[in-house]
Amino acid sequence: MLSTLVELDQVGKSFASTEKVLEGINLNIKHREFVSILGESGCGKSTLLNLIGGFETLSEGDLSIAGKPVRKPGRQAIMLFQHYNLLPWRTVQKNVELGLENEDITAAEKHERASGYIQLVGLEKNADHFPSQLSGGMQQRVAIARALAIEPEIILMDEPFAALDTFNRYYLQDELLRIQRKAESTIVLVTHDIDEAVYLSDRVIILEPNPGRIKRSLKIQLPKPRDRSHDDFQYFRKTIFDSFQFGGTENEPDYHI
Ligand SMILES: Nc1ncnc2c1ncn2[C@@H]1O[C@H](COP(=O)(O)OP(=O)(O)OP(=O)(O)O)[C@@H](O)[C@H]1O
Repeated sequence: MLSTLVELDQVGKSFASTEKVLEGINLNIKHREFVSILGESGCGKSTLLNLIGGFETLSEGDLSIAGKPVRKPGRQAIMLFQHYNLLPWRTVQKNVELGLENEDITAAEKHERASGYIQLVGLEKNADHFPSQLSGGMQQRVAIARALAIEPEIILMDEPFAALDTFNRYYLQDELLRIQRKAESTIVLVTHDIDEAVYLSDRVIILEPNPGRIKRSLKIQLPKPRDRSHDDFQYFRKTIFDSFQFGGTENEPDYHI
């Protein structure tokens, strides 16, 4: 039985300039769980991720990671974006070491730890390359290695593969599952892609808007790696799609929201 890592209890968020963005969010995330958050644009997905990361402050409720209240950004949670935010003048090795700058370890230890994670994401042959010499998918793997090197409790991902073409996206989804298994990471992913959510997640959280609340929490107990063409996979895709209640169209849905 996996233990709870992240606990959100009646979490709410308002910005000075807006109505309530999130209300009454109750969510527990377990160690090594892969949770995706889906919901229409503006329903508060990124805000929820930012709260978990400590980048925004709570307006209501409680939020803790590993039993400690989250009040500011820190090593407990690292955010990965669609834009990789690599420094172009630093090599892969030096970009991964960047996350370790505030750690109280020697230069040799930094190098060693970074090298280990570069190897984990399969880029050991590219350690001396600069970001401009890498494909988008490879750059995202560097960003993943940099996040892993910090050894956070949880990795938060805000549409990390949205800028990639389908082939690279599928490849990186597989890589992410492999890396997650090896590094035993806990991941929360915001995505607009229902297929991606079903492929990767142990649980899918569907938010509804105005204010953002949890509409549905769906466990996906299919073994990984998953077969996108399997009936079980299609069942979950359809269940999620139906919960958005789009309806009213004869067109084949593309399962993006
Ligand atoms: N810093 C902020 N100040 C004021 N309003 C904000 C801020 N951040 C987000 N909002 C508002 O909160 C609401 C939810 O935004 P958020 O980015 O969390 O939604 P989202 O579901 O991630 O949207 P999308 O799918 O389009 O990225 C929006 O109305 C947005 O304008």
